[in-house]
Amino acid sequence: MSQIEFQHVTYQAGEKAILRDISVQIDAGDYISIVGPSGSGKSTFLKLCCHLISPTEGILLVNGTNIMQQNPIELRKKIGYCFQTPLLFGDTIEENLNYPYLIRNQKMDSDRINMLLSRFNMGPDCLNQNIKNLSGGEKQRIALIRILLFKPEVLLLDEITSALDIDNTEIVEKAIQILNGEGITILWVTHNPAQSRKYADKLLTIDNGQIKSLEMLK
Ligand SMILES: Nc1ncnc2c1ncn2[C@@H]1O[C@H](COP(=O)(O)OP(=O)(O)OP(=O)(O)O)[C@@H](O)[C@H]1O
Repeated sequence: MSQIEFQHVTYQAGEKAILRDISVQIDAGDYISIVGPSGSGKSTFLKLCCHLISPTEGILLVNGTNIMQQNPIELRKKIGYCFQTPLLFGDTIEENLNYPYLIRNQKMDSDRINMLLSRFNMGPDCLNQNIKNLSGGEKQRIALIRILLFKPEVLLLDEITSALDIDNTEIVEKAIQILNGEGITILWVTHNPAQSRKYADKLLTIDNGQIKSLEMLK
């Protein structure tokens, strides 16, 4: 059974079909780069995967069950979505990293937080830092760590390094590779051709609302 399966999915906004007749299977542990021209439908594809939007036609299965029959909150615990612009709130890093525990009525797991901070090249002493003083790269890393605290099965990444410098980009790329090695499925939309082939095992090209190709890279 595939982890995510599109069966003839179309997504229509008003009169416009943004994705048309998409059929593709994504297996657990896949690392897929998603590329294609601007406006071709890549972000829409990711939004469908975590049910931020619903298919207009066709069927979308996650772990064998139609997403329309799944609780969206439970689905989003399994499928994390990281945007190009990191969404942080409150004042400190700690507030942001405590939030996933707070909403689950759980005590903050400092060991897991420190492990992830170190994996993303940040020290445990950063927790009291005000988010206003963070660089774009640091903000993006904290947003990713927040998604990863309760290990998702799938990570959807939407151009997450396009505003980052080379050093930050490498830190993020290496951390994502380790997470994939631990079994997390990665779907990464990128405009960077070198990045799209660096670690991924498949390259999905979307063009004008349709899948143009699915290339095996390894
Ligand atoms: N809710 C909506 N209503 C109308 N048009 C939409 C809606 N969502 C997306 N679109 C349009 O659908 C097309 C595909 O959008 P999408 O964001 O998926 O493209 P993309 O490939 O991710 O683009 P980019 O690489 O520029 O981020 C665009 O033309 C966009 O303007």
